[in-house]
Amino acid sequence: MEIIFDKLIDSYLATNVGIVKDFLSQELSAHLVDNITALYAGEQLVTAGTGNELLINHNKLIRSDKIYWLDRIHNNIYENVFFDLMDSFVSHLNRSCYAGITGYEFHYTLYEKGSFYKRHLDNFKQNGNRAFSMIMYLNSEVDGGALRIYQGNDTQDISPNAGKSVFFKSNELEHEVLITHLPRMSITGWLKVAG
Ligand SMILES: O=C(O)CCC(=O)C(=O)O
Ligand SMILES: [Fe+2]
Repeated sequence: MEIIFDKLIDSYLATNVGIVKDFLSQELSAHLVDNITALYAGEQLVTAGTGNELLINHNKLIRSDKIYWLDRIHNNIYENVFFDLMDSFVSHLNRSCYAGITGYEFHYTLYEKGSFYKRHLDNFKQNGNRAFSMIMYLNSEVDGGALRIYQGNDTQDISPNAGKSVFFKSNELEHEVLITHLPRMSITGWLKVAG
């Protein structure tokens, strides 16, 4: 895995957007899709907010995805394989880049057909300790739903294919999720620094 971790970190250092294929195996991606599918069927996924929950800003004009937070307490074998992988990635990142990551949070994300997330920045005032954003895509079939990243006048569209991971600084890069024409599944999360 160290080679894949380094690929992700090197592409981040070179372009501000780390991208690597095969961060998750196709097998693990498929099991995580099964988990999301079961949670969806059991109506466990909740409408995502947009930062300031005090305003109960469930604004469907900004984002229309559904989420469920991962937790080791669920004792789900595949969720725990994912957390083990993240633990090794975080120690690798801290060792090789002195990143000072002390925690993380991840949720499953489902964008139903026709869903999107308008241009935004991940690090908002209530979440000042989100240092890096990281997304793991799970779809074996993709139609739309690209992650569009804005850097200056440039835009970059990243197709959300199973196994791929994207990694960028949470307070730097604005991005959006373009409308998806198929259900789009992922794990989305943040690596956090203390404070
Ligand atoms: O799924 C993606 O490609 C990006 C998701 C995102 O921007 C977010 O949840 O903040
Ligand atoms: Fe985001």
